[in-house]
Amino acid sequence: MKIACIQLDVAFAEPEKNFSNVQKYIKKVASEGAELVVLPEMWNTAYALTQLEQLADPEGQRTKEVLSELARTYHVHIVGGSVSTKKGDHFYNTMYVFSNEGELVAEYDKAHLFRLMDEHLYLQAGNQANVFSLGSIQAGGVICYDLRFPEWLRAHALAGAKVLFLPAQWPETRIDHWKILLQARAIENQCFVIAVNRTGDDPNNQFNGQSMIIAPWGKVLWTGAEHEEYAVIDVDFSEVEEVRTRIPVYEDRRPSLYEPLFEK
Ligand SMILES: O=C(O)CCC(=O)C(=O)O
Repeated sequence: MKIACIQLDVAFAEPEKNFSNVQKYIKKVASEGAELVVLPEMWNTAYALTQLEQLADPEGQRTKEVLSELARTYHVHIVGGSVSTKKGDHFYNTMYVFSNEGELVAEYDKAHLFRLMDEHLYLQAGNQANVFSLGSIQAGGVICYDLRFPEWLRAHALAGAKVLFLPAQWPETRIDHWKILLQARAIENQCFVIAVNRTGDDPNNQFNGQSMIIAPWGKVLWTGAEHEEYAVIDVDFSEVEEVRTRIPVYEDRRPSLYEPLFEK
């Protein structure tokens, strides 16, 4: 399957600009044969957390309409990164996933809020996992800081995900953690990891991209540049079964040893 990663330089507190950029890029990657498109985290507003009342997407309505229309028009699956939303009285960091027929197949609110960027002061955490199917692919989707919780990603793999999508706004200062953690999650879960970071800067951080597609054996198939760009990369998902047969980690797990420890 041809996967397009769109590594945007997200404009701070400028949803109009960001929506038009996303539309432009999805049209472009579709014309280059992309079958599935992945966007970065909080691409509508960036981390304009103090302006969410004015800027967050009410009930994700606009995002859902735009992504559904793009998915249908260009016949591409869309893992819509995430956007800031207002649902009821609360703000969330929400991922929407659309099939290539424009159908909403998943909605996920970031489960682990990142205190270093004040998310916990403005956003509510989600309480649901995010496993979904796109065509014949079983996938999971988590967001940025969720990456630091291996048990959360393992739970998605155990629930059937053969590929984990991970949109992010991961700052340059910790980009070495990003690369190592992504590769580790692919190897230990024996799945693809497709992670799309942003580039550019906001008032507090610089972001240097380096989005990654990693195969289940740990091989890095693509690393993004440090500037805004996109790539369309061919991925063979059958590699998951090969690796899981070669080293049968899932059969060799001994959950009865570790699960009682999690309950403490
Ligand atoms: O964990 C990190 O170092 C980065 C996390 C982050 O930037 C986020 O969750 O938005």
